[in-house]
Amino acid sequence: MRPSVSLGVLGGGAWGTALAQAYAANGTPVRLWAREPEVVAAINAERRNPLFLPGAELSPGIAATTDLAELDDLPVLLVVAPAQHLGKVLSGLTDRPRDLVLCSKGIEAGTGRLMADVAREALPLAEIAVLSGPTFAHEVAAGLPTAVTLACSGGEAQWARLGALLSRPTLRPYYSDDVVGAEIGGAVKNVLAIACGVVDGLGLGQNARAALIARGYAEMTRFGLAFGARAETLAGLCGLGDLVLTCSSTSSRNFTLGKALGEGIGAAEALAGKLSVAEGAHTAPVLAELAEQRGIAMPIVAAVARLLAGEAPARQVVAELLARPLRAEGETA
Ligand SMILES: NC(=O)C1=CN([C@@H]2O[C@H](COP(=O)(O)OP(=O)(O)OC[C@H]3O[C@@H](n4cnc5c(N)ncnc54)[C@H](O)[C@@H]3O)[C@@H](O)[C@H]2O)C=CC1
Ligand SMILES: O=C(CO)COP(=O)(O)O
Repeated sequence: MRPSVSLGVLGGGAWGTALAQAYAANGTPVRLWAREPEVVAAINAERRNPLFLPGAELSPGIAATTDLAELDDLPVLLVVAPAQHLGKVLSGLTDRPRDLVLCSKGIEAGTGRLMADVAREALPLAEIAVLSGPTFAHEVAAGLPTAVTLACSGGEAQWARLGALLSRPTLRPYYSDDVVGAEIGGAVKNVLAIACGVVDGLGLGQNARAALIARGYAEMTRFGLAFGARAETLAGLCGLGDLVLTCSSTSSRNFTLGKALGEGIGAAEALAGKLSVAEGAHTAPVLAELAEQRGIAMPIVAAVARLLAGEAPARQVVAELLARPLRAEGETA
């Protein structure tokens, strides 16, 4: 039998709503904090989230609130705020021992911190886990089969608390203790998805996209290894798995942003008025900077950052990438 203690979900965007639905639909009461009163009202009264997850019918087991204090006593919180706002949201909670499961994908601009470091500073008593993988929100909300990495900083003892709690017949976590690897996989793939969208927008073909996925994965691996990730983590669901998903579909907001850039729309225009977050746009500049500081070759990431900054049009950025000196495929620096 599943425990009747509620799960808390911080964030009423597409992913927070989908996770809430996955757990509530399978018998766990969920308390969901959303920032927007209209999202809370629509979830509680109509069982929908038309702003962020249109089309999904939500379980009555989700109780939404705008009051973060209503989640403060829960032992397990899924944190699904956009990466740039995660620290601020967590600072509204009391610091106490609990499991914080980070589901956001990104690097904090300005500090270069991964989400686990942001969370540890905000709530030092919490034990951190990272849930990440190839997970389009609308598919999870619809109960389609999905597998994720659940990386536990507390190792197997934390996995023993969370593994079964966060598993459902169609939502299958795989254990890891490589929190850094899980975070880097998710953060870097968003930037690479923008690059793949650019290639699509420019009409450069499927060969080019496959090349970008493979060479992008080499960049993810170089960066990850330099920051303490394990190669096997990056080859798993939260790295390569998510990279392949996000680089292949206009269901991805990052891919769609890149496609617009490839079609000649400027970054400011492509992002203007968007309620939904394309995390790669925020991660690209800080990731490119971190890579440069550490001397890690990430030409695709650097190209995306240049494009987003309006420093060069898409065609020129691609031409520059193709004109780079020839090198060995397995080069590690
Ligand atoms: N949508 C998806 O399929 C998936 C998303 N993610 C990750 O989940 C995180 C959240 O993304 P989504 O739920 O898709 O968001 P979304 O794009 O559907 O909605 C935007 C979210 O940002 C929040 N927001 C905007 N300004 C804010 C502020 N100042 N403070 C706090 N929150 C603010 C909104 O309340 C809303 O929840 C991201 O890091 C994303 O990469 C991860 C896996 C799948
Ligand atoms: O992270 C995701 C799928 O795993 C969602 O990707 P986008 O944020 O690009 O839509």
